[in-house]
Amino acid sequence: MTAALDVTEVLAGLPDWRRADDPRPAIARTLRFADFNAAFGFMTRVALLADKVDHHPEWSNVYNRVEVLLTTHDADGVTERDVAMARFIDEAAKGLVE
Ligand SMILES: C[C@H](O)[C@H](O)[C@H]1CNC2=NC(N)=NC(=O)C2=N1
Repeated sequence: MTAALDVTEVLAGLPDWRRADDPRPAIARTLRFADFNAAFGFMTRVALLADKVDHHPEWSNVYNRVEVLLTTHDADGVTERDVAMARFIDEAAKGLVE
């Protein structure tokens, strides 16, 4: 099992992320795309990676907006698996978010 990291330290390396409004240690990002097509295309790319690495975001979508929360249930905290997913999300969203 991967060890839980200090959320403040994690966030120092992820400028687009914030502490999630959640009782669990978790990080969050809101992404706004041009339209639903761009948002859902992004979600599809992230979903394929999530399934491959067996690490899944908790997220919701309303039209062009995607709310993402990352945490590692097994570790009851934020781990390197969340950091890796956050980096992938940042890359996948680059140039697509307002
Ligand atoms: C059994 C399976 O490996 C686990 O439930 C995986 C699936 N996806 C997961 N996703 C996330 N975000 N955290 C987990 O701890 C996790 N665990």
